[in-house]
Amino acid sequence: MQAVSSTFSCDLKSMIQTNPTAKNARYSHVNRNRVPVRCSYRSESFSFPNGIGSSRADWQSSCAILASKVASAENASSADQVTTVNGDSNGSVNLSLVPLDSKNGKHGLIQPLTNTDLSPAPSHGSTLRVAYQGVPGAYSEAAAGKAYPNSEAIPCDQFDVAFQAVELWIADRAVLPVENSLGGSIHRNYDLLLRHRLHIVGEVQIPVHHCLLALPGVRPDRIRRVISHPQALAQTEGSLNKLTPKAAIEAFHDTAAAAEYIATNGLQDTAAVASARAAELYGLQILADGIQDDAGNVTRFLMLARDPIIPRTDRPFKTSIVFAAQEREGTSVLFKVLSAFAFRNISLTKIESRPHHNCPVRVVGDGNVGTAKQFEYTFYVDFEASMAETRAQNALSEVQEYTSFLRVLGSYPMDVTPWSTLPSEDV
Ligand SMILES: O=C(O)C(=O)C[C@]1(C(=O)O)C=C[C@@H](O)C=C1
Repeated sequence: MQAVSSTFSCDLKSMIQTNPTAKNARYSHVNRNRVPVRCSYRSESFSFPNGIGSSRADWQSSCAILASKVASAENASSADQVTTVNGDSNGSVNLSLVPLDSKNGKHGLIQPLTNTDLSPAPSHGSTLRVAYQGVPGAYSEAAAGKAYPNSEAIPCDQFDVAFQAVELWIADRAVLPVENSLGGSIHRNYDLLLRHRLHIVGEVQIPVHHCLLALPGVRPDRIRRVISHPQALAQTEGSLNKLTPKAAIEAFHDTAAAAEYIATNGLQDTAAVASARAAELYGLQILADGIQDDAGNVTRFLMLARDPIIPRTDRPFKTSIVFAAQEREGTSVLFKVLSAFAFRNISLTKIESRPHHNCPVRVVGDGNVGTAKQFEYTFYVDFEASMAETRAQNALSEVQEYTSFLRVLGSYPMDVTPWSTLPSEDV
């Protein structure tokens, strides 16, 4: 099995594509052969209004792509149709597949949405429906509960499915992880933010407290395999080296699904890294508690909606943008963009670069002396200001001069919950 580097990414596609022949690895992947769904959008171009008004319409248009020079690839296909995994692209839908009951569910729990479940949502009552990736007992479910108390949590089997669940009105919101204090960024969700048209309307951070779970009666020295979400495995690498040094480490779709898999298949030699709530839901015992390599292990989740919220100034706000540099700006563009914020005393809280979707590599130099290949990036920046503030609007106007496209992903209240009062994810 191929070794998975310690910088795990949560990209299911890359998990699936892992070469299974590499030898002597402790890490490998459990593959359920999931195929990512392809979603297409209408091509649209937007303009940036002069100044941001207070109406939803004004704000909505200012949240759109400001100078959409990359629209074509992102919006490659024509209709609002979803191609299903089994190749059924005729748009036919089966409303009965929306898994809102547990009739067929193991353990009587709600089964996650799959690609084939994505169909227009039926009308519903007033309870907010919140999509998350994973099954009940996943940390993402806890994050959805913190973000939207008293909501109905809708499990989805992939991040992409959660995005689509909101776009297709199956859910009203999605809550998805973007970064963990130990494991780093969840790149897949950064890429999906650009591919989809949802708006960031909030953020929540939850402390992630991992346990090692096994079937009741199984002794730790009998464990030959540990399975979990790659992020959870990365966050417990040190502890697992001590607790189960000889066990193979295998990636799974999510932490709670790993616990469920052990319970369903009666696996005596396998343990899962998951929450105490997952142990309770799937009838497993806790072999070790608090096995995250840092006690302050925290994951940050974004709250996503079809419509943006109107930015305010009466509480701390964050704004997230994504942009690509203009070719003629050369190598100094990032410096110029960051200066636009620094000169206005706007703090940046996060910067992430991802390969440019349309043009990941550019050839530079003249033909006489050979050519060099320069990697092209899309940059994601979070900054501490509300788009209702003039300084933020001016900063973005300046940034726009250096970029080939710029999109405001959302302007939303910061999660300022004090650490000591953060609810534990597993209570
Ligand atoms: O598998 C889960 O329980 C999840 O909710 C996913 C996830 C992640 O994607 O990072 C969320 C929080 C933890 O950092 C570990 C895993």
